[in-house]
Amino acid sequence: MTLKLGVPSKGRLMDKTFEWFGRHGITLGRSGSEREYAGYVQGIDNVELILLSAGEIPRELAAGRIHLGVTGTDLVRDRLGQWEQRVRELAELGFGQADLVLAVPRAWVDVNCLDDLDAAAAAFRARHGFRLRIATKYHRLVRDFLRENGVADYQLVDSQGATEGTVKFETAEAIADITSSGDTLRANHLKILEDGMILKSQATLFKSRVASMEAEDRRTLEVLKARLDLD
Ligand SMILES: Nc1ncnc2c1ncn2[C@@H]1O[C@H](COP(=O)(O)OP(=O)(O)OP(=O)(O)O)[C@@H](O)[C@H]1O
Ligand SMILES: O=P(O)(O)OC[C@H]1O[C@H](OP(=O)(O)OP(=O)(O)O)[C@H](O)[C@@H]1O
Repeated sequence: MTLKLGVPSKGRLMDKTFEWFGRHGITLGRSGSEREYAGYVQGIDNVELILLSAGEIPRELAAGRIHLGVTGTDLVRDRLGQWEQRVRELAELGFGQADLVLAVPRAWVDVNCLDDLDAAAAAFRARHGFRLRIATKYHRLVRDFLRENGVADYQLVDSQGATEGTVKFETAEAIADITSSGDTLRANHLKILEDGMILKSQATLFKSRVASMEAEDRRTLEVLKARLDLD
């Protein structure tokens, strides 16, 4: 048996994850061509690299198909109900930092906080006959956040990318998305609500609580944790 380690298959998260393991003397890499999702591990025995979409890693951990996985805390908390029962955080990796925020058009000068949004949402519904639309791919986190903050008169519309563009294209009035530099929000004439911070996220190494492990896998995990300076 091998210990299966899921890592994002492309982009900044993959590169930085490879670098992070490399700093601990463990070389991860993609084998084959640029487009082939096969990987290799050097510097430790019995660990297998599985290259996956960052968004699918939470589900694979929760299903026990991988033992370990690197992805953003935002994706784990959004994709998995009761995530703490299904995965455990082993280490925050110090990259992939981004904030999940709620933003509205800068032109809405009277809307600066959640209370303002609540009032604007009621007025919007009265005027247009349908609920104010918030575009996001983070359905669970946004719903929970708005419920906890007493905002009810809205509807979520699904947006799997280019979410900030939905306001200009008039498929939503507000958005909830990840921001890092703030450039994309600014370029799309959006502002973050003063109390609109939903979650601070970063890349994290997770362990599945449900994946089955034989004695040899447990030994491999202990070796790996020692190499990574984890307790
Ligand atoms: N601008 C950013 N800066 C830093 N981290 C970011 C940024 N945008 C997204 N992230 C983080 O990167 C991780 C992956 O996000 P992304 O949206 O690229 O994943 P994905 O949609 O699953 O990718 P894929 O296209 O492979 O399915 C998330 O945890 C997210 O918080
Ligand atoms: O605050 P910034 O530094 O501008 O970064 C924020 C942008 O980065 C991410 O998009 P990504 O590039 O992953 O593309 P996506 O829109 O397809 O998700 C995120 O969804 C924002 O759109």
